[in-house]
Parts: sequence; structure tokens; C-alpha cells
Amino acid sequence: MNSSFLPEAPEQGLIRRILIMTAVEAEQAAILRGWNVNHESIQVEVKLAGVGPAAAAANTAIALASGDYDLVISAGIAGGFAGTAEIGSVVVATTIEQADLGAETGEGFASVDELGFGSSRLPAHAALSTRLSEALAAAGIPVHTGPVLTVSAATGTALTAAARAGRSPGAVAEAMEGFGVAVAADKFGLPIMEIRAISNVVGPRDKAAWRIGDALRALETAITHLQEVLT
Ligand SMILES: O=C(O)c1cccc(C(=O)CC[C@H]2O[C@@H](n3cnc4c(=O)[nH]cnc43)[C@H](O)[C@@H]2O)c1
Repeated sequence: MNSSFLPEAPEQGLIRRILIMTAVEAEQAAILRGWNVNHESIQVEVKLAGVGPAAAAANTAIALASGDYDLVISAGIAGGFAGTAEIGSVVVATTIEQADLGAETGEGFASVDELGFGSSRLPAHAALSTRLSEALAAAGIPVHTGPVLTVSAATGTALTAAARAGRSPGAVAEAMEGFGVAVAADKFGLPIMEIRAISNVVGPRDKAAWRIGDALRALETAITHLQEVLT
């Protein structure tokens, strides 16, 4: 992407320089396909976060330390919670939550929030997230909004899926980088979004049921609509 930014005035709330972080190259390529580089009014950098929240936080912080951005987005594929976000749909986070940041206790999992050690969730940019989800719905694209969970270990059983969904009412999807990206963006005082396309159902491992190609195509489409919302 063009890395020379236009002289804009971000303090007026204009979004003109966006950093999009993806776990892997296939997601990065889908986003580059979906973004029309001829729209020079907004500059986008799409960089690799790596898999998992720690790598995502570190790589996002490195990118933010060497760039000047107005908005940070975690984007890629994700698992959808059964009955909430179907394979091929798009989810737009209202909040970005690390679902396994806390402690196992005799009474079950306790989050760092409950333990008094900090926060495991950050709010997404509400206006942009709403405008994107409304644009996707208007275009007939299946879209769901709600908390998107970040985990260090992907769910592999129905029991864990139910427990994670139960602790985060309204949770729409699970991935592995969003909260890491969000914490880094928050340290730089920047707004955050998380946009995911659903490749699988959160629960028992069934890689044969994954539809990564469909999810990448949905991600590409979602980014095209994001550009329209922002310009
Ligand atoms: O091998 C498996 O059974 C398996 C199960 C869940 C996730 C994986 C990954 O390798 C995920 C890597 C990558 O994709 C994102 N992602 C997509 N679906 C999920 C999910 O259901 N839970 C967590 N992450 C998911 C994630 O953001 C990673 O970047 C393998």
C-alpha cells in the first residue's frame, strides 16, 4: 500500500490513515483485494499480526511506533458461535474481549476483571462499527454484531464453546488476535475495530467443515464496504 500519507487533520475526528492487522498472509491478501487503492483519500497499511494475542499485540505496537494512524482494525477469519454467526457471515465487534484472561477457581473461571487485576475487554469504535454493519446488511450480506472473543487456545469442545458463550452474553465469534491488537491500539490512544468473516463453528474440531475460502471472500467484500463507509 502507498505509505505516504496525505496531510490530514485527525484531531477533527477524520479517519484518513488506517492500520489493518491480520494473523496470516491469506487474510492480508483478501483485504488487499477488497481495498481499492485508487481511493487516495484514505491510506491503508495491512500488516501481519501473527497468530495469537501476544504476537498480535507486539506486532501491532511495532507498527504503531513506526507509523501515524487514526484507526486500527483487527481483521481475518473467525469461528462463529452456533446459532449466532453462520459460516460465510461477517461479524463486526461491539467489544473485543480476551475470554481466557484470568484464573481457574474452584467455582469456575474468573476473569481479570472479576479478580481485580485489570480489564479483559475494550470497546470498538461504535459509530464506524454501526455504519459498517448497516452498510453490509443493506447490501444483503449476512452480518452480526456483538462481542468478539479472543482466545489463546481455540475452542475444541462443545462444553468450552458453551462456557465461553455463557460468560460473554451476545458473543458472536471467537478468534485469536483481536484483544492483542486492541491493547496495543489503546496504548497509542487509537480507536479500534474488529471485522471477521466466519470460517467455522466454534466447538469440536472438524477441519473438514471449515470454509476458509468462503470466509476470505466474505472478508474481501466486507473491506470493500468498509472503504465505502469511510469515504
Ligand atoms: O486445528 C484446529 O482444529 C483449529 C481449531 C480452531 C482454530 C484453529 C486455528 O488454527 C485458527 C488460526 C487462525 O484462525 C482464526 N480462527 C478461525 N477460526 C477460529 C476459531 O474457531 N477459534 C479461534 N480462532 C479461530 C484465528 O484468529 C487464528 O488466526 C485450528
